[in-house]
Amino acid sequence: MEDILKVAMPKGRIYKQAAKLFHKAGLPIPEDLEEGRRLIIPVPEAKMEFILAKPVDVPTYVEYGVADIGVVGKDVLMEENRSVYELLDLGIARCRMSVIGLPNWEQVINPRVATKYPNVASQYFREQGQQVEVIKLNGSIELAPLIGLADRIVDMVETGQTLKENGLVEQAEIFQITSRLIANRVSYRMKNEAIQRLCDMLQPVLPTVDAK
Ligand SMILES: Nc1ncnc2c1ncn2[C@@H]1O[C@H](COP(=O)(O)OP(=O)(O)OP(=O)(O)O)[C@@H](O)[C@H]1O
Ligand SMILES: O=P(O)(O)OC[C@H]1O[C@H](OP(=O)(O)OP(=O)(O)O)[C@H](O)[C@@H]1O
Repeated sequence: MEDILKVAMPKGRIYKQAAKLFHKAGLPIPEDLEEGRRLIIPVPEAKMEFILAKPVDVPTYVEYGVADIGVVGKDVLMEENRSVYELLDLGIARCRMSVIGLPNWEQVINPRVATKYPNVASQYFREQGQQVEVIKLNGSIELAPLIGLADRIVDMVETGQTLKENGLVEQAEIFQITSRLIANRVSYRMKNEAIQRLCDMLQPVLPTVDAK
């Protein structure tokens, strides 16, 4: 069991893109989970086991060592601030973290900011020297300024479609997001050869900077 490399893979929108990369690298994991409910996918021929996790939980599994490595968005890494190594920028699931509001937004004292990323938002406004009240939500963040819950939001933007359809505008970009390969600190030493081999297999199939 010890020489099996355990990989935490996010279910949801990253899975397909990450699985495509692993496939291109020669690792035969299912490219699509479709309706399957299986949470552990062994790939004995590659001495690997894929654990399907909720994206936000991936750094937790990796920090605690129940997964040796994992695939996770930079947004989650910044928010969770777990003690893990970041090994590779996989260049997939590209989007950005931004401050968003209504077009006619006016400066108010101590504005309310709704977000799924309270740590990221608090740190950003602290660095800007702006006092804000952060409200944690779990989804449909764009609703908050429309229904008067918050003055602004901190959320991800990819195509800009969600903003457009809800009459919102991007006010500032906080950082660019792509998915990263992360590793448990102990596994990185104990299973270094296997982890290094995986990185070497992935490296040539990563999207080029232009295509990212
Ligand atoms: N619109 C987007 N475009 C590109 N990448 C995105 C987009 N939204 C999210 N991501 C990236 O994909 C990751 C996972 O997103 P996903 O929506 O699958 O997770 P989630 O919202 O945590 O899922 P869940 O529905 O299980 O709560 C995010 O952490 C981010 O890195
Ligand atoms: O710029 P776009 O291409 O429109 O993508 C951005 C949207 O995608 C994400 O939402 P998601 O689909 O994960 O839904 P939720 O967070 O509201 O649950 C993000 O929170 C934005 O709402």
